[in-house]
Amino acid sequence: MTTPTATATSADRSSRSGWSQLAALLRLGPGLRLALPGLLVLDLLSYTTVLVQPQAVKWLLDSVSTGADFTPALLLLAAVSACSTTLVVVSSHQMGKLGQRVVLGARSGMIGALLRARVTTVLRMPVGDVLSRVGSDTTLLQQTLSEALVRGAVAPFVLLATVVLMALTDLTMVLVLLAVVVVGVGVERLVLRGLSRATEAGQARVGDMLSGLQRVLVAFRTVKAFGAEEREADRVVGQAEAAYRQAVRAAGWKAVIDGTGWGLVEIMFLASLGMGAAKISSGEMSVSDLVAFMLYVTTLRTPVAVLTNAASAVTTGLAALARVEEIRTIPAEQDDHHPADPRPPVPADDRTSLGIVLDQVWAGYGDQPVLKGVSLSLPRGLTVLTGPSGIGKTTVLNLVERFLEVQRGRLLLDGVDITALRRDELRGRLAYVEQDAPLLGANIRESVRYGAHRADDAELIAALDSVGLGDWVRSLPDGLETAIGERAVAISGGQRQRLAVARALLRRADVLLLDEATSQLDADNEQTLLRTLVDQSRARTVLLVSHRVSAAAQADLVVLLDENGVRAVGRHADLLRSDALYHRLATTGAASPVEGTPAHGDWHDGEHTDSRSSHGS
Ligand SMILES: Nc1ncnc2c1ncn2[C@@H]1O[C@H](COP(=O)(O)OP(=O)(O)OP(=O)(O)O)[C@@H](O)[C@H]1O
Repeated sequence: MTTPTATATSADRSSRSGWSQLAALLRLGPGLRLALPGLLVLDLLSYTTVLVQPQAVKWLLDSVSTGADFTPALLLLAAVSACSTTLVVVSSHQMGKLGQRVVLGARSGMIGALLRARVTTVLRMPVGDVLSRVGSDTTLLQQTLSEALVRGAVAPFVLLATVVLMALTDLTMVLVLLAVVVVGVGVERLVLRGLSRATEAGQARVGDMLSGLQRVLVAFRTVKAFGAEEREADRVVGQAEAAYRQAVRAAGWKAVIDGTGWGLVEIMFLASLGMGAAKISSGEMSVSDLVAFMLYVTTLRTPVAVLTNAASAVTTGLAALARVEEIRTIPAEQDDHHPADPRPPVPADDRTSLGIVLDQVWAGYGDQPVLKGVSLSLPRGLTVLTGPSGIGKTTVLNLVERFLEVQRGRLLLDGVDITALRRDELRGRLAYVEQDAPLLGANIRESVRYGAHRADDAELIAALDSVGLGDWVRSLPDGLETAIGERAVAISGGQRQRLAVARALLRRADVLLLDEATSQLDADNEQTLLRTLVDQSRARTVLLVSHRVSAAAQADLVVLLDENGVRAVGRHADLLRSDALYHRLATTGAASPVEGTPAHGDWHDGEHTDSRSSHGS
């Protein structure tokens, strides 16, 4: 994502590849390339009618001065006015519609790219900045399209036609005016670069501010609990002020550009009037010719203003487009997949044990390896994966889900290398409960059915019963319809965790992956959930990442990871006897529900902490 240092670079890039970016803009709206020529013609027509006006006025004045009937000239003027008004209304509406198509095209492209991108890519992005790009940068594109692509494309023709018509009246006056225009355009080019930088920096600061605000809103309780309201408010307001400063800088550059355009026309008006008056007094020009000429100068105001605005709109739009394109062009997951392992999948009759196998797996984030040649067999049944914090337990789940790619080695699911499976096929066979157990959906029914849309209410209730939430849901006045709030604030952490597990169970997947899924449960609820997992594990592979002894005690297999990889594999009771570290970790806890083992102890960084105070539900 764009950093302050990257901003200038990006601005340079946008000005260098302006045309290709404009072409990218044209690809954004649905049917834009087809609609654009029609709009150009409409805009050209509306200008053309305006160009007829000075000639009609001259005709009228000449008719008056020669005593002829001026009604036809007046009627022509009325017709021209009616035509131009209608054309302005129609083209303005069409332009607005087309602009909105660009916004829609950009937004859908970005939303699609974000959702198809790799997990590791998207999780690194500051959320507020992404929202700012989707919400506000896209609206700047609309202006670029109408100001630059349509009006800006038509304006040079109008300018040329006006100048030709003026030249037919008086060539010397036109040449003087053109010299004024050349100076003005030169000044404008100088300030456009400043506008571009200020605009892009301003949009980036808005992104920072939204990211800062989002961070505070997500951790709102923590902010309050630490009495950090003022500090956080100052920080976010500071970011808002930084955005304001950049916006003011941009407004300054824009004012210079607007002023140059406006001043240019004023100078042209005064120069024409002065030269015209001199020519009339010397008899070189008639009054009606000067009036027509002055009307053309007035007409020139519009294309000159359009070109001035177009220049700043293109600059602003390209800065926004660069930020939009950064998101729209994020590679999709399937574009960056590792080629399938050249080694053939294990033949079906060799699949002595179904489940997950890590074969000499190397994996990590960036250049930092986390798993270094780990080999591990996770057969059908309940396996608890444990070990110190930050050792790579979640990384194993990330690899199974292919949120992260295996760098070396192989990961097999039921004997087949997972890279040989399509991602949707692979994920269709997995059910996953991530560490924070986020819920999606407005009410309980929507949230639990998220991964199994065809499940009926009876199946839903059965899944809720199996995680110990059935009675609670039945006791609610609105039952499954009960709203849980956008961030599931209306329920406890433990309820949220169990709803997430129920959602995973409903998928009836081959493999259940659970990351600390019991961390917020009290002893009774944890036992209910563990019984369900044991039950589930008879027909599938259940891999539970957990620091809890109570979970390990129920597992068919416990895998202990340490900094060297897999430290020990076995049943809980055997590991207690055979592995000194495991024994130490397990026996420093409180009394155990299982004979000879402690209960509800959490292992964190090699230490055991009593978790009976964890939030129950
Ligand atoms: N997206 C990421 N980008 C960079 N590094 C990461 C990323 N996710 C995890 N890591 C690093 O990889 C290592 C392993 O992390 P992982 O989440 O797998 O640990 P864990 O054993 O599940 O820890 P915990 O028990 O605290 O959840 C850690 O050092 C962590 O900082």
